[in-house]
Amino acid sequence: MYKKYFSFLHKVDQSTHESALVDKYEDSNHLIELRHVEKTYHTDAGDFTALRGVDLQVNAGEFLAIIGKSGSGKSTILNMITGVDRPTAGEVVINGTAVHKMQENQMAVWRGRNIGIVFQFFQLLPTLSVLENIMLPMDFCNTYRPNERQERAMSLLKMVEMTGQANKLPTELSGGQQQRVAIVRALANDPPIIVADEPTGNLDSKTADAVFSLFDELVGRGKTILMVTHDSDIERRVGRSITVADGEIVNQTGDYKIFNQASTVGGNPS
Ligand SMILES: Nc1ncnc2c1ncn2[C@@H]1O[C@H](COP(=O)(O)OP(=O)(O)OP(=O)(O)O)[C@@H](O)[C@H]1O
Repeated sequence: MYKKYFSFLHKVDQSTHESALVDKYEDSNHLIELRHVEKTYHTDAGDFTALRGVDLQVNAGEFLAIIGKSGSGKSTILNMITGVDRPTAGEVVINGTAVHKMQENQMAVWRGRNIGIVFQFFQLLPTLSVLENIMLPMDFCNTYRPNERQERAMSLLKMVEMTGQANKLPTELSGGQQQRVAIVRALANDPPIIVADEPTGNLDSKTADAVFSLFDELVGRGKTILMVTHDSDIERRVGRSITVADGEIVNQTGDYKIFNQASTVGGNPS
């Protein structure tokens, strides 16, 4: 249902912005690579090892589900990829960039341009309008010209059929609407990678299905999506899933290699 708007968005993207990673994809074997990543939290109660040598490769254009019981380490894996948290040992390489070798301020801009993050509880800024929420990443990372940002935010809202809500506050929207806004906010800078932590966990099944369809459309346009989920329906609908238990990847389904062939990034036509 969102498909008709993507060709329009593609024109906007091509004329105004190139993703920071886009020209490096052709010769990259893996878009995302975790090399023996370990994470130990030091707490008053003692050390707790949340990740025990995680190795993971993700190709451009994959839709990967990360599943596992509560506390198994799923969000910690996402935090390693986004650079929100640092590994105790090991390395995260995203298209040739060693994520954790960047300075904090460098990393914030890199993250803003290359990774869109979607949360279970949406995390829209409550005092900003829907439109302002979507413009925020562009303002922060200085992507697109200032006078183009509003038009781009509106075109993203159009994609999810919500232009009529542009001036509302997040609290005036339903959960499903807030999540659609959060997803297009994650797309604001046209990042090649979207990570989503339980994005349908707070939605009824019909709304969750619509949100999943939106992610599916994005994968069809060449985005790479990593999604933590407890939803077994969604798990069955993605290309590959990994199961995490006690800080380790204990199972994988699907074959990531098949996604290597046709994948493109940055909203290019598929
Ligand atoms: N900052 C922290 N300090 C100490 N322990 C932490 C910290 N963050 C996470 N942990 C612990 O690390 C383990 C893995 O946490 P993580 O959030 O990655 O699990 P999860 O699989 O995403 O769980 P859930 O499905 O409940 O979100 C948990 O036992 C958690 O309590």
